[in-house]
Amino acid sequence: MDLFSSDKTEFHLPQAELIYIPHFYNPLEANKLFKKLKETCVWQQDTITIFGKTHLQPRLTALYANNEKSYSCSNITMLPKKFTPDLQEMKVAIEKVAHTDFTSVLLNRYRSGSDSNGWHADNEKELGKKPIIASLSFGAPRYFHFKHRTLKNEKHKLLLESGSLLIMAGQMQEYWLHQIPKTKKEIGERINLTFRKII
Ligand SMILES: O=C(O)CCC(=O)C(=O)O
Ligand SMILES: [Fe+2]
Repeated sequence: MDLFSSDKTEFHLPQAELIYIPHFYNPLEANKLFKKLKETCVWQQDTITIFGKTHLQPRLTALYANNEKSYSCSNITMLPKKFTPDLQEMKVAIEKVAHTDFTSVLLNRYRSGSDSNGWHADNEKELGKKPIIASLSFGAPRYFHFKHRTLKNEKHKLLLESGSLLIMAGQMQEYWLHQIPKTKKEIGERINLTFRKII
């Protein structure tokens, strides 16, 4: 890795560990991976039921894993496909900087500024206590909002650029919520990958 790609910011937050590496992949690599993922992943759009009303999820998703365990989040149960060689290569590279191993990757594809991901924490039981989640972004930059559940002054945002890696660790999923809000800006597509250990 060159000096440029090892640039990183560690955020000092109460009850969370958050590290941002803006250039985990350089723009050329990021662009190539974005196109490949968009074309080769098996994308689905699930329906969600909120207060008895059924809606299409405001984004496309895909799940890959090295086991057969299903994963349930936002009332949707997803069955994984086997890791592709590209996803496996990214997983190995990220495991080295995150100092952990992952079993699964959940992909979210935001087709435009009107696709989004509402306030939530990745606190499903099968992720265990203090999960380490590594979030890789490609394509249009989008704001990642995060706020503490009880400390009302702790509300922040971070622009996730193409090729960047964000590592969430410590008690972040217990004490904080995060979201990708909609934007009215005319922006292109974005693909995000969250590497997780599902046990
Ligand atoms: O798209 C992102 O950056 C976040 C995705 C996310 O929070 C999730 O999949 O749980
Ligand atoms: Fe999340």
